[in-house]
Amino acid sequence: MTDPVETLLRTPGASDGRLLHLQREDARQATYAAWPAWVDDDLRRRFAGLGADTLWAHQAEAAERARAGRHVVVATGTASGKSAAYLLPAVTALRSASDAGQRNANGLRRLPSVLYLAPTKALARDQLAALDALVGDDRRIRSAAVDGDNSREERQWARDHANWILTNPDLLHRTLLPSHARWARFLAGLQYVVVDETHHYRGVFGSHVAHVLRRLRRLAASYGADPTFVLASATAAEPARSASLLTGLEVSEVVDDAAPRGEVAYALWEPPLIDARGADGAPVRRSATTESAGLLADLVSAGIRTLAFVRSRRGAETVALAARAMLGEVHGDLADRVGTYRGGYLPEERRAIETDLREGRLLGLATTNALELGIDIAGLDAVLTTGFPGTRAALRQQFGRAGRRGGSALGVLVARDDPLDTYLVHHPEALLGAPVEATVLDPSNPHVIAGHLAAAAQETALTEGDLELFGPGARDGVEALVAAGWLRRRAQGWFWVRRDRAADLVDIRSVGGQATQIVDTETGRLLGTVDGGRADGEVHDGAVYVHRGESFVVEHYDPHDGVALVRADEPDHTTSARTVTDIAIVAEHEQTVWDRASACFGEVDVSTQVVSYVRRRSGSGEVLGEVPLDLPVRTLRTSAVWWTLPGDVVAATGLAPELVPGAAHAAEHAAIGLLPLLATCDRWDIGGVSTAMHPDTGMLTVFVHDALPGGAGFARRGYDVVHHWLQTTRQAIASCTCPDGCPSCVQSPKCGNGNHPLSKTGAIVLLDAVLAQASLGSVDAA
Ligand SMILES: Nc1ncnc2c1ncn2[C@@H]1O[C@H](COP(=O)(O)OP(=O)(O)OP(=O)(O)O)[C@@H](O)[C@H]1O
Repeated sequence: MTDPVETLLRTPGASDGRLLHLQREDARQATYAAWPAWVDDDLRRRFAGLGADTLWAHQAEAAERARAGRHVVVATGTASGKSAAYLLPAVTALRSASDAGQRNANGLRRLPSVLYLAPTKALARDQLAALDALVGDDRRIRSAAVDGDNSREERQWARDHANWILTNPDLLHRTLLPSHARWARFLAGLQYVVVDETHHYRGVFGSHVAHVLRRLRRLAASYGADPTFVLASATAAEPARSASLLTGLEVSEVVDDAAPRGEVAYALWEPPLIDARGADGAPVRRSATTESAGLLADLVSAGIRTLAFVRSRRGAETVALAARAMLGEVHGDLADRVGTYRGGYLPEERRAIETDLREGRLLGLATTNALELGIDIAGLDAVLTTGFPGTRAALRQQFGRAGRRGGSALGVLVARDDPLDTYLVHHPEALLGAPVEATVLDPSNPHVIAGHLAAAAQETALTEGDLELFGPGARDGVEALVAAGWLRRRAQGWFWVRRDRAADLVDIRSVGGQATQIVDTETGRLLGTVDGGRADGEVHDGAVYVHRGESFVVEHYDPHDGVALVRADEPDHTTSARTVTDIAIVAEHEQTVWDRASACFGEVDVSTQVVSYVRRRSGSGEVLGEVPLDLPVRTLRTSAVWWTLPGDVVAATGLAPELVPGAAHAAEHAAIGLLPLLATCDRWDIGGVSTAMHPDTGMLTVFVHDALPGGAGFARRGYDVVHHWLQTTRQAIASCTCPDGCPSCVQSPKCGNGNHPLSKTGAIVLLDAVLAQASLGSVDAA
């Protein structure tokens, strides 16, 4: 095999301007640590049998902390052996527990137990297989995956006998916690709670999971257990902070990755311009999938084991097919050594792919992001990422699959023809130089907390002491539930007084609205659901809908019944919906007056209507046409923060009137982009509307609103720090070196108007005008 970097440098693209940046990182030696004294010889031999003869320092450190009862999060690179951090102490605890376990205050025999949580069912099942491989037929470990696929007998066995349960937060929320009395034996012994892949618990979903974990802790405590939490996260900023927010506990972090890594180089690659023309005659680049296929063929023909990440299943198949065709022309025998991987494989199929890659029978694999969870592939020679995967942390994780001992490895980002990707490959410092993002969540969000307080009260009466556990916002939440007549206070605490199941009131994965069901017309199979608020834009008639990497076309969408009938298809185009949005102020709750400008917080009705969709040719992005749609107007009543500027103040800035709408729109986008820094939300949890003259205020107004019905606390946070927020927004726009606006400053990836109109310089002028008023004004909300 030749060196992957040398091979890349010999491709024509390396010298014709496609290779924009190449950055090398030195090899890293492993740092080993002694096995903890409490790990017995048999367990050590079992680890060695799976390839781990010696422990890496971060594994030993995290395992020691967990063993000592300290909550710990391990946030190290892909395949750095994070699972040893919990396997060592948890297996040891179960094996050394004697059958004469102590009894707790409730008279229940306390034999230790372990709860393992993964974000998906498939991953929990994989970890069950990994645990079985480690402990073999040792009957002291009685493990069970508990999920929606269990038979009645399996579930019964798990309740009666299992001491290691692998499940997901959804099942905990809906089943295990509400029927905790049946799981009393298991909960009473809870010694370790393992939360794997914690970087998935972010935004509103993360906030829900945070309360599910608090409910778990409360019930475990009621049975006399005080488990140690061991969390595993992909590399992320401030992992201890996120883990503490997630669990409500003080969590220590282990972040120094001691696993060995070979030398690795990162390349940023931009496909070349081609002869075709896009919308309005704009130049078009070769598609990222075609480019990745070419690179995959080049690398495989040099014997380099390469993984190509592609966003859709169809894209992955295109890359593999094209690479095979290219290889077939020159090295017929290599063509068969390129395969595809997608979600939905059986565990045995996944293991076979892992082995084929490891042993070199397979040299190239094109995959969707489905590979991110549940497949153990590392130590490859090269990774190609086709299109920026959304966060630097996700890119780092994909690149982390490349890295061999004793040789160099390569990670290449191939840009798609869109503004965000283009910006990033031209600004390596923004991508490779910047730290990875933190996993943001906000458990104090009052709209998330209420449903979990209700569920908790039904599980067992809520007490004053519990309010501290649920954290800021809990008291207000309980009071609101009492006022609504759902909870009643008695001597022992607050009780749930309704007849229905409180847990059913909360869908931890939904962002609100009745979910639309997506049904495959050919098989009648329910493929999944889309949140009500997003269905019009994603599954309208004619929409190309990608579900777990598979493409479908929507044949019929019924917005009233919430059903979309789809057919598996692989059209040569993509679709994107166009939306018209309007906003009306329902009530203004608070106002900060800054001389002639003002900032307000209140309730709004956001009306949106999906009016058409645009078809674009896959790859080239060429616009094929716009199709009108007849869909209802949707109204979301929610919280918003807004600021206003009177027309004469705007005119005095000298900004040309035709630029004002674009200036307000650009300021809105930038403000939305910056709020997650201040409000621990996700960009997708909020939305915005801006107008040069709003009928309710009579002035230029920029609104930023929560994307959840009833609000989610983000706009409120924005209002509380509005002055600081606007200053930061202004700085972010002004310090961006792009000439006319880019995704780093004023372009938004989720704009319903395709980022039209936008004026970057205008946005700075408007923000300066507001901030000037604020410096004149007497009251400052910041
Ligand atoms: N100390 C060690 N020495 C050698 N190999 C090890 C060691 N620890 C773990 N491994 C191997 O590394 C691989 C990855 O381990 P593991 O799945 O625990 O990593 P991870 O960090 O949880 O991975 P992911 O990033 O995919 O979540 C496994 O094949 C495992 O056997």
